[in-house]
Amino acid sequence: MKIGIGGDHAGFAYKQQVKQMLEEQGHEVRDFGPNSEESTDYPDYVHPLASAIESGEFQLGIAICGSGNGVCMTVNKHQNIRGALVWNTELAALARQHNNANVVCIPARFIDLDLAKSIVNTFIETNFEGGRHQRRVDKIACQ
Ligand SMILES: O=C(CO)[C@H](O)[C@H](O)[C@H](O)COP(=O)(O)O
Repeated sequence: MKIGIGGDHAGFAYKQQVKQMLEEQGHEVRDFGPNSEESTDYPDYVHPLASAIESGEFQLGIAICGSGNGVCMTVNKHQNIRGALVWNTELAALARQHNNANVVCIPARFIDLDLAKSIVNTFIETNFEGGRHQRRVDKIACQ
């Protein structure tokens, strides 16, 4: 799968670990940054990530900051992005099954790394259920 990943300084360490895990699994991963733990601004990295998913270049995205809120607000400014703030694996599965989320937003300062990895794995392995959920997802976009 082609996956984009990005965030900010607070998510940097988790981003590096998640990227390595995904590459070891054989996924094609593009890192939209940042490239260090130096204090930075998540929209600078996460808007390009969202645009690349909207364009179809990447199938799914992973956005990691301290609380997950900043990156989630940013990606959801994009018309065809459905970003979900997720802090356990059940929510990761539901975000895919019911909401067809295409970006998972992870709060690095509030969950441990193993859980973050499990969330990512659940997110990318779970399919949208369609049906009644498709009707609802279709109604999310502003007319
Ligand atoms: O944007 C956020 C909050 O919604 C993220 O959690 C950031 O990572 C956080 O605000 C960064 O905070 P810092 O004090 O500048 O490290």
